[in-house]
Amino acid sequence: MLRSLMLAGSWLLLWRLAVLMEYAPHASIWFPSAGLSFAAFLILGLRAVPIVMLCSLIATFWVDDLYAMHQTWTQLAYTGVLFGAAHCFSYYCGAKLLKQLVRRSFSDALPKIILSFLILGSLSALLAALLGTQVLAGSGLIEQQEAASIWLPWWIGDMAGTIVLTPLFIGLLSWRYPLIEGWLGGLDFQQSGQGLYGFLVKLLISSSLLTLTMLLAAQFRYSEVSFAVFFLIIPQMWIVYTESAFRASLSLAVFSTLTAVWVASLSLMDYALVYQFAICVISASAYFGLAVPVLAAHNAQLRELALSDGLTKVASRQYFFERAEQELLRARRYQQPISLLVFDIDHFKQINDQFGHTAGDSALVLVAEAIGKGLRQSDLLGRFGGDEFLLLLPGIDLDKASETAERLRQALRGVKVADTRHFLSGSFGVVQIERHEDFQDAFERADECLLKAKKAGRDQVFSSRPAEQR
Ligand SMILES: Nc1nc2c(ncn2[C@@H]2O[C@H](COP(=O)(O)OP(=O)(O)OP(=O)(O)O)[C@@H](O)[C@H]2O)c(=O)[nH]1
Repeated sequence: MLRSLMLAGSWLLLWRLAVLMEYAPHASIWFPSAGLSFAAFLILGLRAVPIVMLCSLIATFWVDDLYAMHQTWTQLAYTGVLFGAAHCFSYYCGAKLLKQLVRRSFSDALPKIILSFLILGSLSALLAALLGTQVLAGSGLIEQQEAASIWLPWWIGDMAGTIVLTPLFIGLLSWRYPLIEGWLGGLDFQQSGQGLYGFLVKLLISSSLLTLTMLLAAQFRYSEVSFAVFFLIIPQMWIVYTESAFRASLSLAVFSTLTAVWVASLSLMDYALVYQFAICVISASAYFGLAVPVLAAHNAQLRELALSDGLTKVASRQYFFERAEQELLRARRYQQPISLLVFDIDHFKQINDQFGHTAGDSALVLVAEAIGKGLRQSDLLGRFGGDEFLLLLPGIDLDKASETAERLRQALRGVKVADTRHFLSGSFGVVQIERHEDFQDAFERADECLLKAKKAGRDQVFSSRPAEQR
């Protein structure tokens, strides 16, 4: 009940603020209540209808009072219900469609979600403006001719309110209504508590620059000067790329409110359309900008998945082979030796059979950790698959590589299967990659050595000299 009252109170407060900033009857620079209705339908669905209907009814009575129209109570109640129905229908339909689209998308489809939001938000505002003006004309509150002239500024005002403010209201409502589902498409609208001072400084810089451009427009009164407001996309994008989604939408709200306040107080009504378009274009670009950090994080995650083995976190087989080719070229260019180790845990099947696959998995992780500890920065450890690992040693010749393999074989003997008394051992095949040998051939040679080590009783190192040294 308290939440509904707060929602209704905010809707009416924002509506009154918009009326204060009207540049023509029924045409405000931006109409924040439209953004609140859209956000409320997105989050609460049909449950928001009674609240928005009540607000529309009160607003109709208020309009009569503000414009001194002196309609009867029954006439106003009738108009209010029709106006409310038109408003609810327009924004509910848009919100319902958007929600369905968002639910069907994945988080990497964020630009598509933002585009859908911009299109559906604008279309809902258009429908609300067309139906709203017809309701007012039909009930005699305005002339039919007036309806034909005000639907466009009404639409742009509603559109600015919707596309600029809906994300902020989603953020605020999802804080008040925490049980909403996670359908925000990867965007985190929760309020961030970090670096508030830095954010306030950015907000101050952006607001000061806006104030400066508005004062210049008021001073010179050329339409060319009013277009300078479009440059303010730069501080807004700075905030979008460096702050949370919630703060970015808060900054857009401050930007649009301040623009509306300056237009009204500096009597810049002649350029109202320029400012309305600036608000819409800057907000639309900023919301697309919000997708960039989300996409970058998603790409980093995919890259991580492709480069490393999911279980042991060492290089994946594909990445190991790619890097090995590059290292081979580098070693040849600088005439440096390069060696390859292939090793496999002994009787790993028994570990799985005896202690279970989870114990087997954790043994693989322990092996990767134990081997990884004794390596240099330039060495590359990878998992070929199953219990077989690969180790590339740039700058290392066969003798040193065999010594390393021996050291690692002993390190492996100290690894115990978790919660058991079973110690591991491994067999190693070592080769130095020959000058004219390709990586695949070197790998097969190393694998043959490993096989020999297994046949010779396991827990051993077998190596193969380059042909030219034999
Ligand atoms: N727990 C676990 N087991 C795996 C994984 N990948 C493969 N395995 C199992 O590892 C075992 C590998 O066995 P092999 O290498 O063929 O044979 P082994 O028992 O190690 O015997 P040798 O290599 O001859 O000493 C198989 O039983 C596979 O099912 C994994 O990711 N996790």
